[in-house]
Amino acid sequence: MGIDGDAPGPPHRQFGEEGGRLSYGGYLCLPELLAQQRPQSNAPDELLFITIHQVYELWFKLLLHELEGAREAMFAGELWRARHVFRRVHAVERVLIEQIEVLETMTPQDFLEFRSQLAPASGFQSVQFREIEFLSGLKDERYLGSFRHASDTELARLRRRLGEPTLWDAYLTALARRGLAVSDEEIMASLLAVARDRRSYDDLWQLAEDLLTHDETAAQWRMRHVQMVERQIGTKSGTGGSTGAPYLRGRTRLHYFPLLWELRAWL
Ligand code: HEM
Ligand SMILES: N[C@@H](CC(=O)c1ccccc1NC=O)C(=O)O
Repeated sequence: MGIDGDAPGPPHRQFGEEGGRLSYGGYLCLPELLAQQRPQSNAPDELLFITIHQVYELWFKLLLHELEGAREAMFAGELWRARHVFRRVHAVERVLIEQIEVLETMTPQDFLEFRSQLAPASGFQSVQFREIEFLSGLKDERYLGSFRHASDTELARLRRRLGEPTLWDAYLTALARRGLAVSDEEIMASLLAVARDRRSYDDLWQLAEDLLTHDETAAQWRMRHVQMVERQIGTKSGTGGSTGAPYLRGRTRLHYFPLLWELRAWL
């Protein structure tokens, strides 16, 4: 009898006999993955700190992949495919926000047990985080300066992102494909036309809403991050050399797609 005993229903097809090469841990490279947590101290909470950041970077990797897919779909005029991808992007982004709560179970006293070991490292140096910003339209070359310690390949990736089209460029292409004008002078009129004629442009409207949700969720993460920072280090400056919370508060006002926010005032 199989492990599922006498479960009702049709007999199960037995897997596991075919290729015989893959195992769970082998497929997922678990020996390698689980060997990558190397605390710098004996502080009990450092494993949590490392794990959270590694999980973030894995999700960032997936987000970059999905956002590239959404951009490609918009360029190809396949709006349904871009919208499908954005549903996944939003779901992952909500997980990124929720995850902060797990790190907030750490007390500031426990964080201080290993915080001094971390400097000058900080989230400033997350290449993938900055790639997501660049791809989303927030291109700020000044950040290349914070990657002095990055490898040549990482720097090349960031430079490539600075030169690449953004999600907004792709959306403008989707508008143009439908005969809408996208020059700086005419773009607001086109966005208004989309908003006011849902019968003709509902797919473009919904896609703009998806972009806006991506923007809004990123802003929510920045807000949650700075709340966590204030809870952990108060008014102390950051290990990365910034003023800490004041610097991060300033970044909560940023928008990936300012015109979509401005549109609201014209409706
Ligand atoms: C105890 C928890 C945390 C504290 C106290 C903290 C603190 C800070 C501070 C002070 C900065 C400003 C740069 C500096 O001068 O150091 C910063 C930036 C940043 N942190 Fe954190 N952080 C925490 C957790 C996280 C987590 C879990 C992530 C997830 C990846 C993260 C990602 C980032 C990113 C991406 C930046 C750059 C933000 C920007 O430039 O807009 N941080 N963090
Ligand atoms: N910047 C934080 C330290 C920190 O959170 C951190 C340190 C190393 C690698 C990633 C980090 N996460 C976010 O900044 C601090 O000033 O306490």
